[in-house]
Amino acid sequence: MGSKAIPYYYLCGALVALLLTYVLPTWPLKVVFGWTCIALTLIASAYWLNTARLFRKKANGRIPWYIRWSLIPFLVGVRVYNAIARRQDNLPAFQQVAEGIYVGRRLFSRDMDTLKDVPINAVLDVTAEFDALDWSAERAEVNYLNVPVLDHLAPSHEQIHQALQWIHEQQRQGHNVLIHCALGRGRSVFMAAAYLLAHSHTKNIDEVMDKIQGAREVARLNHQQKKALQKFIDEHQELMIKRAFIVANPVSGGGKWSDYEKPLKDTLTPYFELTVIETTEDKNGTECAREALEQGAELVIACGGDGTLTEVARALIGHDCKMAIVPMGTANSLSQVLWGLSSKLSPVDVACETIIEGRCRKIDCGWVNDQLMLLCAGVGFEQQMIEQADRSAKDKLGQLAYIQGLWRALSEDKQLQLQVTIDDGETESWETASLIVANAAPMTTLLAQGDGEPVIDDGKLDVTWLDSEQGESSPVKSLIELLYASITEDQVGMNTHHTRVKRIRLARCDGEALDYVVDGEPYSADALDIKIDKHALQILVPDRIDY
Ligand SMILES: Nc1ncnc2c1ncn2[C@@H]1O[C@H](COP(=O)(O)OP(=O)(O)OP(=O)(O)O)[C@@H](O)[C@H]1O
Repeated sequence: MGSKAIPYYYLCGALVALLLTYVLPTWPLKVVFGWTCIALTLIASAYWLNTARLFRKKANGRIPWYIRWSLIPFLVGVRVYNAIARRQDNLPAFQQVAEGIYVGRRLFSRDMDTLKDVPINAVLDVTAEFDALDWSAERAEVNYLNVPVLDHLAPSHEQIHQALQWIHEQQRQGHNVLIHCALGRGRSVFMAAAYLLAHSHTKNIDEVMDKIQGAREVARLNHQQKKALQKFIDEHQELMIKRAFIVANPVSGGGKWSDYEKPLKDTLTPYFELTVIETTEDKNGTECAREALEQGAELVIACGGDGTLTEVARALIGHDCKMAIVPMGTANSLSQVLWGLSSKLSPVDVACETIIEGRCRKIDCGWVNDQLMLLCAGVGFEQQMIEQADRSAKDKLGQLAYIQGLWRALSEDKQLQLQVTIDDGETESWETASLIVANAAPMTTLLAQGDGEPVIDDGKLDVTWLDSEQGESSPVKSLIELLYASITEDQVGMNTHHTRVKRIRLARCDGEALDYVVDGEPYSADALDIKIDKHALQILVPDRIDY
């Protein structure tokens, strides 16, 4: 039966009843058919207006007595029809269609034992025309919600929203949810399909219907319901659960993952189907993120220090997959650049908000030889500082390990003789104790602040290096100068120098291997070729940066 024709069928029924009221000779029959005519006219108008409010079903699932009496000829008719249909279906009252989700027909007292056996702790009733079970009389601890929908019709978008949110909340509380309509064929199937579509990576109605029909073979959606469901999916993409992969480094920041995992999962689960992949000593963030891409990831949430974030980004460049970050390291420079102060105060909250909102920014990436650099590469002080702040020092001292490392490097004040080639220029010999090539660096990375904070999406690399002038106070003077530059965003140029480039090549003048760091991790190479790759990475960011 086409659902658009339903009001006409009821109207025809009402006209026939009206005719019989006229032609039948006895008053009792006239009253019965007159009543039927009024009830069917009311039902026809409810279908015309697509409103189930006619039944005035209350929050506890009861239909007021005056409505029941007014519509009694209709209600008797549907009860008889339903009883016959139930007998034909010859199915259990409900069946499981997904983890914690059941679909079934209208419930009776005789179903209580089965409900308690599962146990079903939440019932979503999508009928308008039937009273719900009296849960207190049945002594059942059941959360109940009625979202009244007329038979053969589709719920409104508000009703779907309401139902999906309610089901989700019940699931979050660990409840098994039964969605039922009159026969467990259409309306309940619609809601279950909407929920499954919203909470899985497939957006294909047929695929979800196959799954439901596999459990309950009478499950069907008419053409109108299918169309309505498709429209809902198309118009409410934000409600649809996306698939997201979390790549987490369990040792970052001295093992912050063990504290962050639960709140992160609890907040994101309503919006994402989450898969967690943890890094190991033998499997770094790049390999984990590649594994996620192979499984069709559209979003990878990198949880770790800057080293882990860079490893994850390495796999995502060149793919249409976004990256989100959860800063869990010791310094967390990237989140400081992209989020500001809030990265330090409430990292999990800001991360979750940012991930849910989904605001994307394209940022530049640097390449050091064939190694990805999100923040900066450094030789001299930066490299010596990182070398000193090894895993055990970071675990013991946290961010102080870097300060201690920097202090030692400054005290030693070792000069490097470098061969430097900027863009397509001539190769020059420079003497310096510190040279940093930065794509991005927060204020706290003082050695990279030659002209204030580098801009992460300007398509340029900021090169800051210190003067070769020797003397005890020289490194300290340079740091003061850089601090001034980072605050005023103005180059001072006395003990420190700055330039913006697209490419820079570095090597030691004595031909020895050059020790360097990229994004806080130490390496060594004969020569460095550092280039910028404009807007190469899509990363989720908060709508504003808190300073
Ligand atoms: N399961 C693991 N066990 C031991 N080491 C690991 C494991 N997973 C990753 N690593 C190592 O962790 C390092 C990256 O750490 P990451 O930068 O994320 O955190 P951090 O060092 O605490 O923070 P920061 O970079 O801010 O100092 C890499 O050297 C990597 O080899």
